[in-house]
Amino acid sequence: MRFDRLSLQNFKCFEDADFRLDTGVTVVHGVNGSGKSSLLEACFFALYGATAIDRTLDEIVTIGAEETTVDLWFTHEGESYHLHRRIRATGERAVTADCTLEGPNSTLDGVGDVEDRVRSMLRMDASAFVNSAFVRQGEINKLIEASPGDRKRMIDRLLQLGRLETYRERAAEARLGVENLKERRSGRLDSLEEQIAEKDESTLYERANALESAIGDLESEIEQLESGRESARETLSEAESTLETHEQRREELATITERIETLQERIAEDERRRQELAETITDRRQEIETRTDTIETRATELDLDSTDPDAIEAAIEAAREEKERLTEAIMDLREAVQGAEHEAETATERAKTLQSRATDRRERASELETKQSQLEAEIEAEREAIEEAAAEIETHLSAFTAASIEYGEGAAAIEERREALEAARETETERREELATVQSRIEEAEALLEAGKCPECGQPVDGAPEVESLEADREEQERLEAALESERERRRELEDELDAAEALREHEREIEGLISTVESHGERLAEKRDSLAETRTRRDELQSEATDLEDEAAKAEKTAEKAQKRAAETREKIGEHNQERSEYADHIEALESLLETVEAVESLREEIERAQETRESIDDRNDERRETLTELRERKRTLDEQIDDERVEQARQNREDATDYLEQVETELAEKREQHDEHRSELGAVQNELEELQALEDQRAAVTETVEALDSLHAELSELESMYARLRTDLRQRNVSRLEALLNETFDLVYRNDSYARIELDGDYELTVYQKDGSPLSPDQLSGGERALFNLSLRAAIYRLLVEGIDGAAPMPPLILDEPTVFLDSGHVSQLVALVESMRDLGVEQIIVVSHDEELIGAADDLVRVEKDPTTNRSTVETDGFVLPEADD
Ligand SMILES: Nc1ncnc2c1ncn2[C@@H]1O[C@H](COP(=O)(O)OP(=O)(O)OP(=O)(O)O)[C@@H](O)[C@H]1O
Ligand SMILES: [Zn+2]
Repeated sequence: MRFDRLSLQNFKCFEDADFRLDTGVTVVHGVNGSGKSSLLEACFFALYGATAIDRTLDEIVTIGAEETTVDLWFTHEGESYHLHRRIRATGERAVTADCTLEGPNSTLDGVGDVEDRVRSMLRMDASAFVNSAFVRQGEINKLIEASPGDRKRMIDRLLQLGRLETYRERAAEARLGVENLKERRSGRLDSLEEQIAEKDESTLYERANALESAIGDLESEIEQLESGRESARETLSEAESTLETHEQRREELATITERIETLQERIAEDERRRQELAETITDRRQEIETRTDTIETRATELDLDSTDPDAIEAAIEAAREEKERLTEAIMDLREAVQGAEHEAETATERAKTLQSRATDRRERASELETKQSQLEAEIEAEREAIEEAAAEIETHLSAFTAASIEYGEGAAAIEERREALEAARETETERREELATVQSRIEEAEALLEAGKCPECGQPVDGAPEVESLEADREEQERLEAALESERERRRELEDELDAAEALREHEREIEGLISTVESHGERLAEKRDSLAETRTRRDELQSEATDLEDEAAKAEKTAEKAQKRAAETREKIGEHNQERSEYADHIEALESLLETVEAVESLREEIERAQETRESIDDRNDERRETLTELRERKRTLDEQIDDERVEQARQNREDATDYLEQVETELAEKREQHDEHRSELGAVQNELEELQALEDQRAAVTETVEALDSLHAELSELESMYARLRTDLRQRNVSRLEALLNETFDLVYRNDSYARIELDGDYELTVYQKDGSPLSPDQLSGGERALFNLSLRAAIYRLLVEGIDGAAPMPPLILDEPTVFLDSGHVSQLVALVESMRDLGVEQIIVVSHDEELIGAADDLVRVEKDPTTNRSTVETDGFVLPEADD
């Protein structure tokens, strides 16, 4: 058997992978976590399903994907097969949507059928495959490290020996089951015997017979009662129908009698009515005569040619028209009166309004006159104030007439005189200082003279010059004193003049104030004059307006008077018309009353006619009634004859008897029936018991037979059980010898030149390694690498034994090793390579190894490279026909 091709969609880390596998050694390589083991799992999953690889369906679906498909094509015994599985993961849990196995002859569908077929083709179930052909990662030492007991179980199972034990156990179980069953059946047999003895067969038959005859008697009694009841029912119904007919005839007779009476009454009544009508006719005729006289008298009064109703109506119509015409005329006139009255009212109103407006104007004009005289007085006052101010101005101006200063020059004169006064005062001071200087010089000279010294040089005087200078100074002193006096005079004059100028200036100011007073009075005067003129004009206007309004008011009053007069005239006319109209109304009334009388006569005539007609119809009706009466009397006589009281009495008696009988028979029947039912159910119970007895007897026969069969089965099973036990011991012994030989063969191949001599495998699969010197060694005393190789050897041996052990063509499943080199150094890897080679030589068609060991890669026929994209975390597969050394890894 070999795998040809594997195709994956969304299987674990593979999004999409599809590659071929060939015979020979294929090494799958790639970095850790790239998905190598997953590829092997995929093959295995395709064959045996998820539980075989200890996974759930959810775990194998790529995270986030909705569907996974796995397709494995393989060749087995020269035929091609295609295994297809599809997993859907859209629901809560992933489920297998498709599982098919396409073979050369047929296609299987469904997980159960497909997996059964795979098991029978490979002659291995999933665990057998895992323990021999498929060495899972990390499980390389599983077999060797197991306890002898576990190992025994594993290998036994592999070699199908476990099955023999299972069979033996089953046989033993079956034997025990049979023993159990036999015991229970025997117990049952005893209880059946007891039950049969309990039921007394002969009594049961007696009771059944007695009941059956009693039931027969009751049934015939019931039958008799029922026929008696039937004839009673007939008698009853006959009697009832006789009585019914009798009753009907009685009713008819009563109805007819009543009708005859009614008819007689009606005829009498109508006769009375006919008589009354004849009297009415006579009365009406008399009345007509009286009224006809009245009509003729009235017609003459009203001056009518004819008393025909149409003629009277025509006269009424003509009078009404005339009256209508007058009514309309009155209405028109009333309107005219209203119009005139309205006009008068309006005109009066208008006259009043106009008059009041005129009065208003006049009042306002007189107010203005008062205002006018007030203004005139004010104007006078202003003028007087102006004249007063002018007189004052004149007085102040007279101060200037004598003075040297003109009006208006006061201020300038004051300035000029102040300057002159200043100058005069300065000159006076100068003169006074000059005088003082001269006077002191004189005093000095006089002193010197007195001392005899020259006043000029201070030398003692003996000449004249000194006297001469003193003389001159004395003259000078006199002149200066005179000059000072005139200066003083002049200053005083100037001071007086300044005072005069200031006084004039005061007058000027007064005058200026007065002028402004005059000006303001002048303005006010002008204003008042304007206002006066305005007032005058306005007063004149108002007066003329008043006059106009008064004229108009007078005109309106005249209009009102005229309208009132018109209204009075019209009212008079209305009075005349009313008079005329009431005359017409009286005339109409008289005519109408006449018409009424004429019409009354007419209706009286009609009444007479109707009364005559009614009399005739009453005659007819009574004739008919009399006929009916005769018929009814005839029918009454017949009925009287038909009624037979004796027969009726007989029928009543019969009815009573039958009813009594029926009541009694029902009770009796019910009793009998109850009795009958009781007997029947009792009989049923007895019959049931008889049936049960029969069933018990049948059962006793059957159980006796089963107990006998169980005895013989028990013997057979005991034999079978011991046979399976014998068989297993024999087979195991044979297998152990063969396995030991194969193991030594393989081990030799691997450890040919080493220190180990051989391996011993005893009946309990206890393994012992013998060294060259003959000393024994337990396998767990070996190194890790040795142990791995040793284990691989054991696997290879088991694989070979398995293949041999299966008769006919060996299926030789691919040998699959996942990371077998983990515990091996390079030297031991060569031995592994040798082991692999030898397996191939032995005829293993396909060997798939997951490894990154270079030596193994070098020994491969084909390489499968697995790579994982680190960004998407998705793996891809590449195959290569050539064997190339790995660059690095
Ligand atoms: N359902 C899944 N969907 C996506 N990725 C998954 C799923 N299940 C497992 N994986 C990933 O698949 C990867 C492959 O694991 P696998 O054991 O096949 O790698 P390996 O190549 O055998 O590695 P090693 O050399 O370490 O044995 C893991 O990295 C894991 O994260
Ligand atoms: Zn791995």
